[in-house]
Amino acid sequence: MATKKKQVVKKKQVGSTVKVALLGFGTVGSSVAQVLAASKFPGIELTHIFNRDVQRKRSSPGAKAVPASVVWTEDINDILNSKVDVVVELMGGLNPVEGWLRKALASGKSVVTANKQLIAYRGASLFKLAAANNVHLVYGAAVAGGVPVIPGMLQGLGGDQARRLSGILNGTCNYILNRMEGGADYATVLADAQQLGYAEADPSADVDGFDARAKLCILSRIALHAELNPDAVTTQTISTIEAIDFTYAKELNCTIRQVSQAERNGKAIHARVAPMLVPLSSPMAWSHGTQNMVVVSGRFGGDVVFSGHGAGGEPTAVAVVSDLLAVAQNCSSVQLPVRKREVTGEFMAPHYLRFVVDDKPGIVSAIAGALAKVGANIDSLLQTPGHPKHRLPFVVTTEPSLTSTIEKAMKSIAKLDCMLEKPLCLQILVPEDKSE
Ligand SMILES: NC(=O)C1=CN([C@@H]2O[C@H](COP(=O)(O)OP(=O)(O)OC[C@H]3O[C@@H](n4cnc5c(N)ncnc54)[C@H](OP(=O)(O)O)[C@@H]3O)[C@@H](O)[C@H]2O)C=CC1
Ligand SMILES: N[C@@H](CC=O)C(=O)O
Repeated sequence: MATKKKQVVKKKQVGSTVKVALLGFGTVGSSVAQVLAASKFPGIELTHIFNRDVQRKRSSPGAKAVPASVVWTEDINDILNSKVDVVVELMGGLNPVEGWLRKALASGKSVVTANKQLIAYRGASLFKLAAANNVHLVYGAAVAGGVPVIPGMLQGLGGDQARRLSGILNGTCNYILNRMEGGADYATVLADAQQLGYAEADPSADVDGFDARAKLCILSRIALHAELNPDAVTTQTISTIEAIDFTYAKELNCTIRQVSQAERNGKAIHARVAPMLVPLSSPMAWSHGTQNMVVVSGRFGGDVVFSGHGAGGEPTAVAVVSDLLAVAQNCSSVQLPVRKREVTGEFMAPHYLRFVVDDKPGIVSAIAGALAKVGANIDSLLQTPGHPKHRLPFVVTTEPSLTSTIEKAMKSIAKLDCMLEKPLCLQILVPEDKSE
């Protein structure tokens, strides 16, 4: 009988001191320098920092933590042609980062990155490149900032068969929705989130769900062993949520959170990122500020919850430095085969539908008729007092229906003359029934 030779991937042995280059000296990059300076880990030496307009960065407050020996540069070739062992990429985006990191990996440098877009879209081929060059590519900070959800899933849950992932994967959205819940207005809190360094360079990545979608794809690869095309995952913006939605959500014993969910259904994966009504009794409703939360439901181990700060320089720097320590100590992680999977945004769930109308007789029956036509049942109708008749916000909730069914009804309801703005449709999150 032919025996298969066991392949042992041995990562490149790094020297006694690991030389580190930082690409990007922004919120996370400067915090990494600070954490390294504060902890003085033996065997790790920050040798280079790359950023555009280096003079501006050298005079920023974060630069005070940088040792005088560090070479600051605006020329990426100073890093790629140097003897650094690990490149820590904290710039973000696909271009020009992808090309530079490919060169770094190909030349035998390990890479630590917090770049979720890069890992979601290009992870599969970058992992191959890293393996072919016997170097590490680690990305623990790419999902949930300072929460060790990636190493936790890779190491701690590799032995389970995950069926479902759900959670809050964007700190900026959680911060915004949490403050709106307390009465603040959207534009003000978004500006605060940007100022505090939580938001992406283009904050639409946060509020429109693209950041959380990339993170969901990364987690799906690890936990569901499914390679998803991020562009195929449905997203819904939080920017259409208004103060009135928190009032109605409260009436329904809920609040609103941006929720990311993915679950296995045969060979397909159902996945979406959207603001949803979350019961006040759910742990997701208790996440405040930039807190992220990931619930992994496993076949054997049941639910495991990861929670903590998902955005901000210091928490994220902890994840980056932890990855750096793992690379410096040549620790490899569990690797299981991953398959390409089709993705659909279809979920069976109750829905919250909010309308703003110029009130006149027959509106409720028109809405009920459109819902009945697609086979959706109304569960409740809510109307708080005190709103002007010519601009009346009210809510209909439905019994569980397919996302596409509700969307079909909403298309025809949106065309009614009385509608003053596009109706809002939010899924209502229902805790999984564990009794089956
Ligand atoms: N902030 C957070 O809470 C978290 C961020 N992340 C991820 O970490 C990475 C960094 O985020 P963050 O620190 O917030 O981002 P910042 O925008 O604060 O920092 C990025 C840095 O990279 C520099 N940079 C960007 N593009 C280039 C380029 N083409 N050439 C040279 N320098 C460049 C920027 O320079 P300049 O100042 O001139 O723009 C800036 O100094 C991103 O991938 C992000 O998604 C992950 C988890 C949490
Ligand atoms: N902008 C992101 C930062 C961390 O990934 C977020 O708000 O979660």
